[in-house]
Amino acid sequence: MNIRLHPDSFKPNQTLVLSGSKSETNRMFLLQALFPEIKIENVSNSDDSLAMEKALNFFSEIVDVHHAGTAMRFLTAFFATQENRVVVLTGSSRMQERPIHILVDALKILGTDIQYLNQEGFPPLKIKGKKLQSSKIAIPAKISSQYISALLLIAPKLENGLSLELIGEQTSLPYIKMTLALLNEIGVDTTFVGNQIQVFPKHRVDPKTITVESDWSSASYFFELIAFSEIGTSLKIQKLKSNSLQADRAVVEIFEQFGVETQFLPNNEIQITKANNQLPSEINLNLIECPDIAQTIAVTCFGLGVQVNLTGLHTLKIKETDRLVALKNELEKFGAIVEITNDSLFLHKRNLQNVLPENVLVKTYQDHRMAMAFAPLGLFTPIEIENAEVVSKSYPKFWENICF
Ligand SMILES: O=C(O)C1=C[C@@H](OP(=O)(O)O)[C@@H](O)[C@H](O)C1
Ligand SMILES: C=C(OP(=O)(O)O)C(=O)O
Repeated sequence: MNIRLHPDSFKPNQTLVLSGSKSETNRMFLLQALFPEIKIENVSNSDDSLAMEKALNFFSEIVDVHHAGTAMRFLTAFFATQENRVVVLTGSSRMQERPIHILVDALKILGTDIQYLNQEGFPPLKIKGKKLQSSKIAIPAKISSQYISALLLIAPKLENGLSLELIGEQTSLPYIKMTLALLNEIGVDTTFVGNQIQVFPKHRVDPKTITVESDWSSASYFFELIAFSEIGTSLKIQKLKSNSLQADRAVVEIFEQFGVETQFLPNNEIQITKANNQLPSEINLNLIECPDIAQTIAVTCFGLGVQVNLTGLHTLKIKETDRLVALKNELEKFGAIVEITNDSLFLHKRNLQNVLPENVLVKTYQDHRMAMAFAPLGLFTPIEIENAEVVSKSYPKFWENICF
């Protein structure tokens, strides 16, 4: 399904209710499988969370998580601890290109039996669950924080807990802190000092209901829409907190530079308003802590004519698609000049006098964030988004929420 957008397609000035954070939800689903005393509210309705929920609740020999990176990584660790169970864990063809050897190597040191069924280092995996014996490992931290979160999530159920040493540069650090914070919320003790993380064992927790905050990554596309709107345009989004655990809460400060003001209202509601048109001519941002908003920011800067140098993007090459290449290809269709390396993107200043081409077909590369990040450009010129249904990976109601 392709979607055509034009300047009158959009619905600003509304109050939005987003579904729960997919990162928090997938952590909580796993923790609930380990500690059934826990209840969860405001769970994500994303495909990735449905895949996680299904994998944990239906007893199947072959588990297919499709495109869900967190589900793939978290379930690898989970099934490794399920004694007397053998599971083949697989995913989409793209998932079979996303590396997992760092996590598998760590689990093997802890005592797991895991085999690669196809290409060494990549899913699908055959996992024979075992009682894991060791409790101390070192793990490279630069490739994906999801490997670390996966180990931390199963750690309280290991006999002696887990002591983890993070080696090298730490990527997507707020996601590791989110995992530890959620463990703490359910009553598991942890410490994180320097590059050493310790999770203490816990065999039962007190019954507790955890309410998942709504998804800041989903909110980021509305920050972009407001940045492109006339001064005074505003919208409200419910169930978002200032003291969020989510990396992409960073949009609040980043979008101030694009004239978008955020007010935190009582009842965990935010109001975002286009307050001014005072734009920087260029900005530099290191997104190593919040890689999922790279596409939102790159397209926002293009739309506003701001030159931008984005760094810390080395993880983008192994996400749903190679997001650096995808961004360059699609922005260039609109006349942008984009230079990429393995970990950065430089977008040259655009002359706002040059009119944007009409009816560009934006490819989405099976990547939800390509569709959602390019959509607001339709406020400036008619565009068409290819395979628009990809948004369901994280935000099934995106089109319903953003368009009339
Ligand atoms: O733990 C998580 O929930 C996530 C961690 C990040 O991945 P990396 O650590 O691989 O960058 C992020 O990009 C992903 O969307 C969700
Ligand atoms: C990278 C993402 O997800 P995952 O790695 O969990 O597939 C994302 O949602 O942008």
